[in-house]
Amino acid sequence: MTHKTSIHRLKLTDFRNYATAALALDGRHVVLTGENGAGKTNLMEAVSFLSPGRGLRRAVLADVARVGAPGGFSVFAEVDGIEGEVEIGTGSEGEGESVVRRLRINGTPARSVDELTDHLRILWLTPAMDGLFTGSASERRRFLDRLVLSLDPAHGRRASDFERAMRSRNKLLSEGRFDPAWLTGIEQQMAGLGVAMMLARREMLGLLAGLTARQDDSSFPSARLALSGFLDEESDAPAIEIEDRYLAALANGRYRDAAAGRTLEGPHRADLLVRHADKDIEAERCSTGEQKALLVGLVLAHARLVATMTGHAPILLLDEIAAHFDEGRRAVLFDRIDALGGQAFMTGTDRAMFSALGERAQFVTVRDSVLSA
Ligand SMILES: Nc1ncnc2c1ncn2[C@@H]1O[C@H](COP(=O)(O)OP(=O)(O)OP(=O)(O)O)[C@@H](O)[C@H]1O
Repeated sequence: MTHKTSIHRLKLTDFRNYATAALALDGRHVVLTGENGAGKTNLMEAVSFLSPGRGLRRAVLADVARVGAPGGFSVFAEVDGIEGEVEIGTGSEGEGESVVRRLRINGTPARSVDELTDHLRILWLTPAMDGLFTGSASERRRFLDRLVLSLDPAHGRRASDFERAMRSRNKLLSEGRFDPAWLTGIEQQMAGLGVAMMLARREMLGLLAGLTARQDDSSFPSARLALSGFLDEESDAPAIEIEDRYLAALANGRYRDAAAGRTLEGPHRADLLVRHADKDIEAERCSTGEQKALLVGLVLAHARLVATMTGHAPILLLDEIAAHFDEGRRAVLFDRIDALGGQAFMTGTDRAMFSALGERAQFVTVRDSVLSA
């Protein structure tokens, strides 16, 4: 049985175009409609700050505070969360380079933003992700890592520790300091972290494949997912052996990497390969509408996975989700979102696009930075 997590009160201060705004929600899905530039995406971005990271725009904190505001921004929410009712307050403090994120849970400062995942999981799909299949490998990698992170909060720490170790190796090599003991120490760290990252990504793909294989409607086609670009041939070997092989590759690649000015082999070079399962063609060769449907199918499958693994349906932020689809497909989409059992926030310029949701959603109008339910 999946429990619902939902936000029932939201208060923003100096967040983007909002000086102050408050919204009382009744637990249903939330449809935000309003003209272009009204502040719909900003409101969803505020919700996305109730999860670790930089929010759905991957923003620099200093850009989020309202232009002209004297200090930072704040987002306050009352949430019916994984561990019951909780009050979450987050925001920014400081100026210029030294802006930092603050988080309070039930009024007490949190040790780390990762604590947010004890209370709720938030997933999103934005128009900026439309070019995922045709864009760069680094965007797909980031997308995959976010999928992994939602179930394995330690993945972010592993990735940043790997980055740090790799930077120090690159620096030593670029300075011509081929000290074997020093390099081996760093490379051991990289091998442990890099292989753990690869295995966590692979595990996520395995879990998703199990779910999408059982998907039963054709409106949102299944994707077949694979990893490539890092230790591809090492699929069934024990982790320790894979680690040894990567360690040897790093040691053997020192002069090559020094000449290239970067580390040529590692989890930072992996790519997520996506195919339209029924048509058996690469996602990048699908039509725009098919690509959007594949992406929606993927995000919904992931949401289902998070609900199954945690026992709590995640909160979904779906920016301009309805625009690409015809009426029939929209109705199927809303049914599938609803069947997940969580609370979804959706935006659009036209309220009529969401009529198939009927009583399942609360409609909120955004006009001139004012919210009215
Ligand atoms: N830090 C900021 N301070 C003040 N205003 C900002 C800030 N950042 C963005 N804005 C403004 O917020 C407004 C609303 O942006 P938002 O992306 O939420 O619009 P939207 O309703 O989603 O529009 P669309 O339908 O076009 O996607 C924009 O006019 C933007 O210039």
